[in-house]
Amino acid sequence: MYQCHPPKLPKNWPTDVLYLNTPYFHPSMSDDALSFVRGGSSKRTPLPPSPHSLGMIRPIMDRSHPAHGQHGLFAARKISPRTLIVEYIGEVHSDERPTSDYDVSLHRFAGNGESIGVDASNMGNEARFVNDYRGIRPKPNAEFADRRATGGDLRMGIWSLADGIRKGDEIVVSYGKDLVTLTWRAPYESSYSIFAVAIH
Ligand SMILES: C[S@@+](CC[C@H](N)C(=O)[O-])C[C@H]1O[C@@H](n2cnc3c(N)ncnc32)[C@H](O)[C@@H]1O
Repeated sequence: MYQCHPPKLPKNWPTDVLYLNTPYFHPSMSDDALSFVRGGSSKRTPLPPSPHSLGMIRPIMDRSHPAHGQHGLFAARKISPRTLIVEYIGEVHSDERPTSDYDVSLHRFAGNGESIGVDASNMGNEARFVNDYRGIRPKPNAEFADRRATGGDLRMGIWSLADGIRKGDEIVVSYGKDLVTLTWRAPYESSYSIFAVAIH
């Protein structure tokens, strides 16, 4: 089963979103795409769980915050530079998700153009609460970067930047493009961008 609930859900986890600690592979993925992401296997069996998140979900009460009324991810402790904060876990898929605000691009094949994303709109983990830095902090303190995890699969992670992050600070990344339109698709050469972001 993919629905791997931890013994206790993270504080402030929404009731209408399934918590996952390992990726769910959506049927839209071709066997070739699945094999690429899984590092040689096209099985749909569960992979090792994601490491514990160094961020905690908090509601944003500050009225001057651009995501006031929503949630953000905040450092649960001091985070050293270049440290994995949380893996971006969700539905790994190849179909279009034009209305999702939680869809991160993982890989695009040059040959057939198949594009793999990780969508955390209906299921995911703490990473889905990371906001874009604009209007919040002068610059990002974290970034998206992918790597092969212990099970050999390709996973997107959120990593601290060179300055590290103080305990209690909001963890913010760059979504990678001007956030002026409701939805947009990131350039394919940038595989680390959230590509369907709504800023209201
Ligand atoms: C991946 S979610 C981030 C978590 C979201 N705040 C929540 O509580 O579910 C992306 C959404 O967060 C909001 N958001 C993220 N960064 C923002 C920013 N800098 N300014 C305004 N809204 C932002 C937008 O509504 C965006 O569509």
